[in-house]
Amino acid sequence: MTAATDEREATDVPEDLLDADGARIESTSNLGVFATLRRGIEISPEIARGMWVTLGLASLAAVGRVVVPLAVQQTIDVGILADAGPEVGRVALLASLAAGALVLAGLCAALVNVRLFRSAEAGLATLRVKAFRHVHDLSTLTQNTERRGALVSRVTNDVDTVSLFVQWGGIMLLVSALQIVVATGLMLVYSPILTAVVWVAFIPMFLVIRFGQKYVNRAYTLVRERVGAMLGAISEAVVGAETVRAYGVSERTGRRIDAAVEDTRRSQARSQILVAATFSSGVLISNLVLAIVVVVGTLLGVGGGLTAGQLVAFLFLVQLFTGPVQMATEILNELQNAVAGWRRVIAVIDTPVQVAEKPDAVTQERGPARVTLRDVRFSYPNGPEVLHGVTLDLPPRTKVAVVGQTGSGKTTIAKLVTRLMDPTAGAVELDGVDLRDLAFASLRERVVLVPQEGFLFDGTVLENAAYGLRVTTDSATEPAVEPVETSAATRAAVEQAFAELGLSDWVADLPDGLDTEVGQRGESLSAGERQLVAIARAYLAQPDLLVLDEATSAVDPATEVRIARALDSLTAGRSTITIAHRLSTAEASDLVVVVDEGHVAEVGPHDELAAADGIYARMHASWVAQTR
Ligand SMILES: Nc1ncnc2c1ncn2[C@@H]1O[C@H](COP(=O)(O)OP(=O)(O)OP(=O)(O)O)[C@@H](O)[C@H]1O
Repeated sequence: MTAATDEREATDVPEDLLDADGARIESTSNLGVFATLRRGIEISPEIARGMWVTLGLASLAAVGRVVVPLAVQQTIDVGILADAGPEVGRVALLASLAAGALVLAGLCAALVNVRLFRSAEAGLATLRVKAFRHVHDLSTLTQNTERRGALVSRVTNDVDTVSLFVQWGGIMLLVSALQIVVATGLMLVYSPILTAVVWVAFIPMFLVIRFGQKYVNRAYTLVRERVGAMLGAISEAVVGAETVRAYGVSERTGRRIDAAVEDTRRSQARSQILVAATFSSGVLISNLVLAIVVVVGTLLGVGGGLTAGQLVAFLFLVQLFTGPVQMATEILNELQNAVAGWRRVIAVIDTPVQVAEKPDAVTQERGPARVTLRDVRFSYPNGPEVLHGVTLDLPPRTKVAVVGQTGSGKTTIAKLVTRLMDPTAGAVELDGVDLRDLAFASLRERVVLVPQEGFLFDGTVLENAAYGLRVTTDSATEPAVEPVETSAATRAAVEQAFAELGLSDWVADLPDGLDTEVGQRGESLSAGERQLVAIARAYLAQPDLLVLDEATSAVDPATEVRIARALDSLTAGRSTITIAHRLSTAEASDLVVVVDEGHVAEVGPHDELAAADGIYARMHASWVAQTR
């Protein structure tokens, strides 16, 4: 695989190359709101666990709050304005009752919060884990249909948008509705006319909030975009700092960042002004409603329809009404956000795993590996066929070099042999067993792919090499990422591996030997050194079949010699398929396979093919002319 191919894979695949049959990760699921909530709870059942108890407690809290106006009314009408004069005992009793109800409501509300946080966090953790696991289970082909950054954001940011709603929004929506119903019921008992006045007066408030929130929402979307653009500009400038300096464009880059920061500030300020305006309008209207209630209520009272206690209780009830109306509209907003986030995560989790393990998959004994391709055809999703019936029989313990023009299909063959994807037609077999029938554990134990640029994790040389001593996983595409405890035995095994690969002197020259930190993605090592670590990792895995994508990056002559020596030890006595970018590799192999435009054009030992009058002979002759 060339760097160009690598680049394309690391970013994205053009839209028109993607199919609709599940090989791609959809940007969002097309479930409706209720279906999304149901599927969300199905994926993370913890969210709904104990929900009825929580709901009961939340209802108690709501009812507790409604007891206060009731007690106030009784205190005034029956206690203070009693026919026989104020009754202190009754007032005290009613006041204690109200206080008790408030304490109970407070306790219930606290309990509700704790329960909601617990179940929400448990549910969201499950959602994250399931989404991450599923991303690993998807074939690399499916993964590549989404930008890596965006995929990470799906399991982090998008899960966060769900969290606020799950933590309190959902239950609060129910409780707010309940509070509105109970308050309305009580108001109706006191005065149907005044209740109608309250409802009518609240309509403008509801409309203002809805209207305002539409703008607030838009403003927030803009803020999110601007923040994203700002972070993008900053991270690009940090990652590309060397290029920025080398080309003397610091000032231009600085101006771009300043502009992005200013845009963000402006959008944030605008959104806050809108929030304040909406909120203040809500408060203003609710105060106006209170004033209207006082006026209309007094008039009604004068007419003999309402007692003083009932009027005061009514004012309390109006306030119990305002909060939920304001909150409910906000929660509805959050619900929209949450559903959007949930849909994006669900789309990841519900993407079918194309390279899956069969329930009756077989396990193979270790041993010399024979690879057979039977009339293998392959097309990338929605793309043209790139392998047109490849048939090959690669004997065990043979060093095979696959050569061919760029884009001829060499990497595609390597991905099929390691089952990173399955053929569109035909079969790939390992010792006579179709790879699709083989258990992943067995496959990953027997076959190891060494890519051009082996990925190094942020850690020491020791830890990175020890990934080779993997714990076998049961996942299709999961690389050997389970780190093995770096115990004394591990250290000894890694030391021995480096020694057997002839690399002890190299390790000894590292600043901290095996404990040298490699930096993020191995940045503290040179490209050649990273290859050495990747070779040691593959050596520790001791596979029966090695599939090597030869590195094309130029390294210094001393490292080149080291790599060649280490590769000799790594490949000795095992079946090896190398995607050879250098013809010197083909010269040193037992068998050369020439791939030409998706066909196997020639197969044979180097000497034979070089002497014949074919593609390989021409490639070889021009290489010799250029290099010798
Ligand atoms: N992920 C992909 N999606 C769509 N088409 C692809 C993808 N990867 C490769 N192809 C196409 O498949 C064909 C074979 O590609 P492949 O990477 O196997 O070639 P290669 O011989 O390994 O080339 P190179 O030596 O440049 O790595 C090319 O036409 C390429 O454009």
